[in-house]
Amino acid sequence: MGRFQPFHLGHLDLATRILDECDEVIIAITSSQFNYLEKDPFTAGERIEMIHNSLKEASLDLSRCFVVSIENQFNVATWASYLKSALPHFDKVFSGNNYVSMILADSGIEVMEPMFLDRTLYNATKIRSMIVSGENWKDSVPNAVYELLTKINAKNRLTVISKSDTNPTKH
Ligand SMILES: Nc1ncnc2c1ncn2[C@@H]1O[C@H](COP(=O)(O)OP(=O)(O)OP(=O)(O)O)[C@@H](O)[C@H]1O
Ligand SMILES: NC(=O)c1ccc[n+]([C@@H]2O[C@H](COP(=O)(O)O)[C@@H](O)[C@H]2O)c1
Repeated sequence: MGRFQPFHLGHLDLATRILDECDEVIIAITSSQFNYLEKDPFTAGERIEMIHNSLKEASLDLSRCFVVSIENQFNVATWASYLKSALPHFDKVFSGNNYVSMILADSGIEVMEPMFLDRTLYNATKIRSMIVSGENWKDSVPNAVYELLTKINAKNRLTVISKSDTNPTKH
């Protein structure tokens, strides 16, 4: 699970490795209600499209993959039980986020720490900043993500968000 803002090659590598050892993978897009914000620029629909197209392009078996979106919950302590009702049945969660691991483990959910593919290269914060600065970010994401982000003019969106006075993350 994660925000996937945007989905990058580290995420694709993790999904591929999970499918190697598990029957199915559920890719849960968290913070799905957030968009047009600095840390969350893309809509849930755009993220579903990025992920679906990337899995298809990588020839992963789509009949073993779910892509679902999850809105954040006001009550953090009951988030884990909400996940159980909102997601198809799952046996364990892969997350590299200590806060998430603590909340889920406290509710009895097994959490696995993923093996990170070169995090200095493959991390969404860095990719968002490279899109704005005009550095080469094409090689950090699946081609399907590059095409979608180019089509929706992600560079303009991220640039306008970063300069906007109405950006709530600036207040
Ligand atoms: N390079 C990577 N290799 C493997 N897994 C990764 C990598 N980067 C992130 N993940 C995992 O993917 C999931 C979703 O991560 P997330 O969307 O927060 O990515 P991120 O690149 O860390 O994003 P951001 O920089 O915006 O916080 C998390 O469980 C995280 O541990
Ligand atoms: N109460 C909640 O809805 C709740 C609690 C903990 C984490 N989350 C979300 O889980 C995600 C975890 O972040 P990473 O993308 O770093 O794995 C974030 O989107 C975060 O907002 C939501």
